[in-house]
Amino acid sequence: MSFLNKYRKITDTVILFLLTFFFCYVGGHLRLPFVFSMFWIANAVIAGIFVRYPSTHRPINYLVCALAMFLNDYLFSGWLYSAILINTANIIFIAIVALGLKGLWKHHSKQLTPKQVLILFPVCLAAALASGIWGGIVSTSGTVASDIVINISLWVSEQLSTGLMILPLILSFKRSKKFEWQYTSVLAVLSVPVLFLFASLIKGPGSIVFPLPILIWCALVLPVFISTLITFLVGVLEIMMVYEDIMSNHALDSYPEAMALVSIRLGVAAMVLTPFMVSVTIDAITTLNKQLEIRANTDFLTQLLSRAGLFEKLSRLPLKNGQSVGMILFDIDYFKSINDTFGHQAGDEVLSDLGYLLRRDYKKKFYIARFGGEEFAMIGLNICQQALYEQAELLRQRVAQHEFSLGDRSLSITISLGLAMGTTKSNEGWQQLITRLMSQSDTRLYLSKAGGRNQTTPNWSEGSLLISDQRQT
Ligand SMILES: Nc1nc2c(ncn2[C@@H]2O[C@H](COP(=O)(O)OP(=O)(O)OP(=O)(O)O)[C@@H](O)[C@H]2O)c(=O)[nH]1
Repeated sequence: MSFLNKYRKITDTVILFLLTFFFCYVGGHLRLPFVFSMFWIANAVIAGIFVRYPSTHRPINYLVCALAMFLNDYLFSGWLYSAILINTANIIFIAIVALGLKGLWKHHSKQLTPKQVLILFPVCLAAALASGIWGGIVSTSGTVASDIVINISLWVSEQLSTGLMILPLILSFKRSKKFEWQYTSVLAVLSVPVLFLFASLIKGPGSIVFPLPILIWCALVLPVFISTLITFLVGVLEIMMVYEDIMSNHALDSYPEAMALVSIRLGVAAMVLTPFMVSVTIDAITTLNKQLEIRANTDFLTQLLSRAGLFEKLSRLPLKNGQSVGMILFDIDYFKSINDTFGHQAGDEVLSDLGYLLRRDYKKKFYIARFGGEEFAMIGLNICQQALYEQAELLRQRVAQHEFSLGDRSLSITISLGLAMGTTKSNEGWQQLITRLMSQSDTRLYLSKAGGRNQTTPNWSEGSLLISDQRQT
């Protein structure tokens, strides 16, 4: 929610006032035959905003939200003194959630963690109990104990279920990463109404958990926010369907039966957290796997591919028969003397700077890897001999002209290169092809070194024939 900007505090306060007023208005119009609302979402929404955008969590905003609640009750229900007492319960809920989750849900982090989800339940329960006990007592007109118990139960169950449905939605909003719809994700979403149809046909107490497997499926294949949104809609629909007698046969509009509504709400509250937990856990595992993969396949110093990373990357590409593949293998000349003269740290800086140069100028045309020490390999696909040679020569000249900065001084280096061209053969995979090209380019690299360094030696003769391929045939 970019409109909640920490530099625009007055605007934020106005927005919070309007949001509170709006959601109280909606809640007020969802009142059951008895005094309570079917869904009172204002508290969870405001608490969620306070947690998600900590700059809005200020005493003045509590006051403004309370004012909006009071004004709504005064205007639409004609309450005055009782509005102050009842809305204190709402502020209690908001305060406990906001303080209980404070600092645990970072605004900028894209990643939610299972620990954050675990803390959500006890905090919501504490907030619902505290606000429900207060709200249940002050909203009971007589002193009949059973009325107070029912009112407290209705209040607690409503706040708990609404809190557990709304808070995940706000807390996961705009955190989703890049996502592409696949047929499994579409199928999962389409299965939700089918399950509802099934539940409305079978009915009975068990029908409330019918959607759970589908919600878990959604949690596995959809981004956290979308899966949470579906869970929220399912939870709301279930409560509505039970209330409207579509899913169960309770007459919920009289007092004793109201406990059935309490039961359904608690059931929904217990159910909605499971898909959220699955979704966040899967998301965290996927992110961790990606990070591990990047670490395993990337050379830390140069930010180029590691040798394993190069094979991994190539192995994902289809290898067509007869495709031409070129390899540039090169090595920094007299690198040991750089380490000996300027220190190992200076050597590292040269390698890192070289990595930057390679990524900047050659990443689009080649797969570039640091093979170890000061040796690098570049693989070009569908490239001809001449282009490979030109690119290698250009690289050699660029490196020779580049000034590698070492603190307040600079240094020039040269590289020696060995080139190999090959065509893919049937029954040969990337592993064999690269190994073949490596051994050929390594021999040429050795020739470049022996020939005086700072030069390029290809594995073909002037007449453009592939020397090694010729030898093999
Ligand atoms: N700073 C630094 N040095 C490294 C790293 N990896 C390998 N080296 C050093 O690179 C040097 C390579 O030395 P040599 O194999 O003798 O090659 P050279 O001095 O470049 O000589 P020629 O290749 O024959 O031109 C060794 O001193 C290694 O310690 C690294 O990650 N950082």
